Amino acid sequence: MSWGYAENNGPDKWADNYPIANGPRQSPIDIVSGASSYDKGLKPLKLKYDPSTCLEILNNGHSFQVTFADDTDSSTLKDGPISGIYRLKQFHFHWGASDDKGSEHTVNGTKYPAELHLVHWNTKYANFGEAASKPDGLAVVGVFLQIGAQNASLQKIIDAFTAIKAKGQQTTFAGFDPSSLLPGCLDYWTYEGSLTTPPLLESVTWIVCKQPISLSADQMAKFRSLLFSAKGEAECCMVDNYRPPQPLKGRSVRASFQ
Ligand SMILES: CC[C@H](C)CCC(=O)Nc1ccc(S(N)(=O)=O)cc1
Ligand SMILES: [Zn+2]
Repeated sequence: MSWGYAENNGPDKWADNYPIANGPRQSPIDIVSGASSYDKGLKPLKLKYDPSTCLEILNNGHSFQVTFADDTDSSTLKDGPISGIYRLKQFHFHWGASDDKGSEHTVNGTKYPAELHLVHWNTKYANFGEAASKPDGLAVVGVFLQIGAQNASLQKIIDAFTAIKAKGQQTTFAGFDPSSLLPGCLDYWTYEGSLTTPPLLESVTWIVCKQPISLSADQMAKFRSLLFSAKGEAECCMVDNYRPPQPLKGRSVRASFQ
């Protein structure tokens, strides 16, 4: 049986098939703001996204993701804590069954209702798959979601949900600008970590934005209407698709702000 978020295949069971689950640089973590150290050498994030590289939206049975053409340097992440050019591959979310949980990273123990991950790979490697196996191969920008004002940009994504309700469904999704999902302030924390789902590869430079973005309670409810299950299977709502915080194991968390 493959991994998931249920009692019998969830985060507490992942180490059975993926022993790296107990590794030295696992993600997510609880970010203790008072323990993070301001690093004046950290540059501002340089995100440049081209909406024409947006290809499709799909339900992969763990989350939904929007995938991008990554054969050119049209949509990239530079500067911040990284060196070189990282290309945007996809973005996806993690969320809870209720507003009191759902994010993977937490801040001083606080859980947000959801978390956005913008996944980029280091162009010093040939492709995403190769980069994913290197300690400096990936950079993921995390953005917290909080319940508040309606989010017009997220609404475009939500409008596609009927087409990807079940696992394995996908549809064309063009012209979306991921910059519209970024908070106004790009202050961030950064640390060395991993993918937060199997294969849990320890190849991610995490860049977690301090400022959340907002969405309405109705919009958040629409996330919870997606299914983990495929068409024809017993319906299982896609909720609580988050891994809880993992041991820091001596890692330091740097802040780009004072
Ligand atoms: C080699 C292929 C690749 C590992 C498998 C497909 C993939 O992209 N996985 C992935 C991506 C991002 C995250 S997260 N949640 O942003 O840490 C978790 C898992
Ligand atoms: Zn993720």
